[in-house]
Amino acid sequence: MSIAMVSLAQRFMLELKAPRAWLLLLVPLFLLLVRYSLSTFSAKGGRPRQQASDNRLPPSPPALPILGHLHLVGSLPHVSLRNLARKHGYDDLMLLRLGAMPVLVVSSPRAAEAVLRTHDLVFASRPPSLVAEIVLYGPSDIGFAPYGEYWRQARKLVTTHMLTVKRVQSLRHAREEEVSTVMAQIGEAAAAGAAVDMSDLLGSFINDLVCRAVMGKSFRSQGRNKLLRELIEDTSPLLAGFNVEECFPLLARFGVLSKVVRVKSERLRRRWDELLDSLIEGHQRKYVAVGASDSSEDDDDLIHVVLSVRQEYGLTREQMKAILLDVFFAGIGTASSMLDFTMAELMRRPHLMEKLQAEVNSSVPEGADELVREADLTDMTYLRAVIKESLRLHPVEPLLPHFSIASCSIDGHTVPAGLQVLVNSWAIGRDARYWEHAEEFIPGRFIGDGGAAHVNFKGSDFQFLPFGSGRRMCAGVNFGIACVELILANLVHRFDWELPEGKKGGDIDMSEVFGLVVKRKEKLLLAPKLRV
Ligand code: HEM
Repeated sequence: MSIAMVSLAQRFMLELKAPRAWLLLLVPLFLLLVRYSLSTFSAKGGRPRQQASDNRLPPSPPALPILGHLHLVGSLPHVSLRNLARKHGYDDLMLLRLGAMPVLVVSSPRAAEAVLRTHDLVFASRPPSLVAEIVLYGPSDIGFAPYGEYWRQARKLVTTHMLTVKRVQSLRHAREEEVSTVMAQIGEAAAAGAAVDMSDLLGSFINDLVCRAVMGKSFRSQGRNKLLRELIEDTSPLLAGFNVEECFPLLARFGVLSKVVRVKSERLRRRWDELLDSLIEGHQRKYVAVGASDSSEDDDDLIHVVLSVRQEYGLTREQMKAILLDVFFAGIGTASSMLDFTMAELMRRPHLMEKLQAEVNSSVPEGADELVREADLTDMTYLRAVIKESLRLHPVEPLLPHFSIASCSIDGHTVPAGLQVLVNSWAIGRDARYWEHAEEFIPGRFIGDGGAAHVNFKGSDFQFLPFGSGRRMCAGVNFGIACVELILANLVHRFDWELPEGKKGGDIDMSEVFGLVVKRKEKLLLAPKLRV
């Protein structure tokens, strides 16, 4: 889950296209100009005056008045921030100012270790977000909540009750059943000689799987799974961006542009309320009727889990809703985008696809039914290497959002309290000082004699942070990986995949779109051919 603060630049420019917005902005902008010209900047180079008196702040590139470095943040912030850091030689730490908001960008494994391990507690909070405040009830979820007692309890609830290794394993049958449904759909397309929109198919597979884990077997009734997907698609762009008022607090006082964001967020929250309240009430009725201790394995979905510990944790209805929302937001977009990148990379390199198919085929017992079961995955080391390599080149949350709650010193630089921090895990995964042929897709590096055979994504190897590290590390790694491994093994075992007529692997466009989760821009259309 990511708070993509830097997509602000784009949104800000879009909002400014409305003529009324320009008029409304004139007065506060003038005030800002006066304020910043007089107080914040020295005449030369646009460095904050604070830096002149305290030259131990991390280094900054030259900035513009008012906008600061906002104009340097492009449509793919992880890429533009990496390029900016490289250009100025600020490979470890770089201090930017987006409007009035200072942001520390962390671009190397060494600096990431200082932030996420050495000073883990200092950076364990999240930046404030108006949208999260409204849509996530406070925020009372885990991903956006500020560091403190509430977050600690909520995280404990999720890690010790909802997403434990045991519970993820207990959802194995649900995963296998959902995979079987998808395989049947693809089989029909194969029989009809039709192409499949893989991006859409993988998206709805993960959506249904997460819905089933959260709501139980009835997740398809009344089209709830579809409604949920729609709601996530409508909410993600808002949650992904920083709001103008966070970059320009002075503007917020005039209440100009933030009102639009507030109204949109409140509308979305009402839609979420309707769905989540009906889900919780339905489960509550069943819970009371059956009795808490008598619930069968089928009832053992995550809403039941939250209800069963509600009193122990003293949760309000809103807090329960926020925690459930986290599972939807954190689980759905991430895993499906990751799968889409992986299939695209494999289609670009048929020899790697063949290697993976050979491993999967040799690991599935002869005479077994056509599905790969979770028990068959144990020895699939190449499958795991493919997934890791995909996450290295395409971390779907490329900027890890943190917030300093105290000041500290890193490499002789003073990092003040109250600073937004972005750890650029995309830049780190492609750092040529740590990765041989850093820009190439080479899964073999993660196995055998490969240079990264010892590297894993548990948060202790700072050159590879697809799930983050430290206190705020992803709480759903086991869940996410279990879904991704099973579907990928089945996709390549059961089918050969072809590109639409006339297209070659090299034609697949790997361009990205930035958001709460980074996705490939183009849909992946593939024609399945039945193998077994
Ligand atoms: C392949 C799939 C996934 C990827 C790549 C991924 C990645 C991430 C990343 C990078 C973070 C931020 C870490 C940081 O700030 O240092 C995160 C946070 C989080 N993830 Fe995941 N995630 C995935 C799947 C899931 C799933 C399936 C769930 C739950 C069902 C989940 C739940 C969470 C939660 C609750 C947080 C917030 C943790 C906190 O702030 O304390 N994630 N994830």
